[in-house]
Amino acid sequence: MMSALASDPTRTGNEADPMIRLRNVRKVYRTGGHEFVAVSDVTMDIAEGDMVSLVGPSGCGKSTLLRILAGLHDADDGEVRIGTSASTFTPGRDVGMVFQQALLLKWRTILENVILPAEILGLPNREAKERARDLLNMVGLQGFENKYPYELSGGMQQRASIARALVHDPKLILMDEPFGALDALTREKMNLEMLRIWQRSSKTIIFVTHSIQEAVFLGSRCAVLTAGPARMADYFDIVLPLPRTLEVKTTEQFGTYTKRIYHLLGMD
Ligand SMILES: Nc1ncnc2c1ncn2[C@@H]1O[C@H](COP(=O)(O)OP(=O)(O)OP(=O)(O)O)[C@@H](O)[C@H]1O
Repeated sequence: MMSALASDPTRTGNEADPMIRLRNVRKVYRTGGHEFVAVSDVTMDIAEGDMVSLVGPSGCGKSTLLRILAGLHDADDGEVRIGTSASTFTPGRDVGMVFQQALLLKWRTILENVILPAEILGLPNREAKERARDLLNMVGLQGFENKYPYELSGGMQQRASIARALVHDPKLILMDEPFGALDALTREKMNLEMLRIWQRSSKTIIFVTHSIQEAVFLGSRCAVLTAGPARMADYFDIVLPLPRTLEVKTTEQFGTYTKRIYHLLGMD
């Protein structure tokens, strides 16, 4: 059990060539003559196929870190390397994003929404549509291809946005509080779906959450960030059986992981 809880931010399973390598990453926002340290010192390696949960209080820099990984922000200091010698990485092509709101275009059908990233990248239309249909099947939305977003529930819209994030076959999926706007029951269902999608697609996924339970239930690794000042407090493997069912939440190991995070966040 001790080894399962061991903390090693540079453990990847492929130590020589992790998919993502962050070293002492720092980000400072400068507005109106003031400086604000949003991310002070983040060091971690992420292996291909990992599902990493980023958990921490509001304002600790989780979204900033995602934006750096998406290539939307530059870090002020430190090293950010994505891709391996065998597999290069282009942010515009290789990132899929899911946000708290599904952000579907209301005048496009679900299928037309899902193929949007492929359209923007100029990928062949017929293949994109085929892939979008397969993905809609995978997220349980077969039969809803020609519906409009308003005809779907919040959970169904979020599933469509997950299909959209996968349509151009990106190497990295970044999710910013993807289930934060859903009711508790739908959120539990989406957690189970997410694990299934992750296992089926074998994608590398990094997701932000405020929920300690969600971070432990979904993550293969978990990074805990704390605020004031923003810093990475811990990064560890979550060794729980796969496929996971809701029952795992009642196990002692699950409790050990959640307690560890509560402790790091000063909540025990
Ligand atoms: N563009 C910006 N300019 C100035 N300050 C910013 C900017 N974006 C974020 N910040 C500040 O940086 C800090 C980190 O923000 P960030 O959105 O990364 O946190 P977060 O952990 O994702 O928060 P939340 O969980 O509430 O979404 C916050 O204090 C925020 O006010």
